[in-house]
Amino acid sequence: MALHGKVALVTGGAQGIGRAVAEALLRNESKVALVDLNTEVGEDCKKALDEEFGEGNCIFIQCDVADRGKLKDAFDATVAKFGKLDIVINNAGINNEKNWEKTIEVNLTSLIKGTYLGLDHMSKEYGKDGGVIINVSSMAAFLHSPHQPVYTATKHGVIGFTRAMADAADIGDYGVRINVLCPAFVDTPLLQSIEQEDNMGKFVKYKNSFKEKIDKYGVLPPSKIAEGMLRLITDSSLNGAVMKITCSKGIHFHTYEPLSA
Ligand SMILES: NC(=O)C1=CN([C@@H]2O[C@H](COP(=O)(O)OP(=O)(O)OC[C@H]3O[C@@H](n4cnc5c(N)ncnc54)[C@H](O)[C@@H]3O)[C@@H](O)[C@H]2O)C=CC1
Ligand SMILES: CCCCCC(=O)/C=C/C=C\C=C\C=C\[C@@H](O)[C@@H](O)CCCC(=O)O
Repeated sequence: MALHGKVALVTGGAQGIGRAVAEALLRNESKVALVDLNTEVGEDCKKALDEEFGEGNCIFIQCDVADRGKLKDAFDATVAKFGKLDIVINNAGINNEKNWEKTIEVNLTSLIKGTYLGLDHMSKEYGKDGGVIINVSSMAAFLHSPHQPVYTATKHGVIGFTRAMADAADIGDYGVRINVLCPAFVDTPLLQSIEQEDNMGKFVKYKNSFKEKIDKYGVLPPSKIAEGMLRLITDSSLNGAVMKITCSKGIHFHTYEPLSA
């Protein structure tokens, strides 16, 4: 898929990984809707992107992805503004072991809803022109963490859901590719949350061992995740792919052994 003139919706697009992806898409002449909870950060981000890439290429839509109605409205507003939808990046995520129900809602339930809304607007099933959906998981889905049991569970769920949906898209001839991206630690505001009891709950007492883990595996720049994301979007051979990005191995893919009968 060539990126010029394509329309992308990025949840959690106002900072961190989402913002880096939005920048990379704009640099390649796509139009981008930043869908984010945080109004102040979202408006600042849009202003900076307008200055860099010119006005009219990017919109900010304030939205809690956990609010089903508002998420649907955000998709509709993107199509109303840019005329179509080609790319959906379900990226918004939180790290909250204290309010773990919210973590499931944002990291998994809303990502499922975002995938279904993306299909409503892009699938050939509904007479649309096709597209690509990328769901953001984490290396936490491969190296389970004692510091983040529920976060880890959601990221496992994202991979299972995405792989199953990718098969459904293939069998159903949706014309939509669905892939998953699993970053290791990335230098974003989310990483600061491991110090906070409000986020980690009772697991905050293990923060030093969590920090040792981060020191051991290293921290990636958001631009590296954007590089992997663009590959997942543009390589039309990829459907159901599970991309991992780590400091030690860079951008690479997880492979699954076929099950024996
Ligand atoms: N930073 C890291 O080390 C890693 C992050 N990830 C995943 O990458 C994704 C992005 O994370 P980061 O950029 O690091 O986080 P971040 O906290 O820097 O940015 C997340 C963005 O999502 C927005 N957001 C949070 N809850 C929302 C909601 N309910 N509705 C709409 N927007 C919401 C925030 O306002 C923020 O702008 C998440 O899914 C995270 O789990 C995966 C692996 C490592
Ligand atoms: C507070 C939020 C922090 C969230 C961090 C996150 O989502 C999880 C990251 C978890 C682990 C990263 C591990 C990286 C390991 C690699 O460097 C490597 O050793 C493993 C390589 C595995 C492979 O072959 O792909």
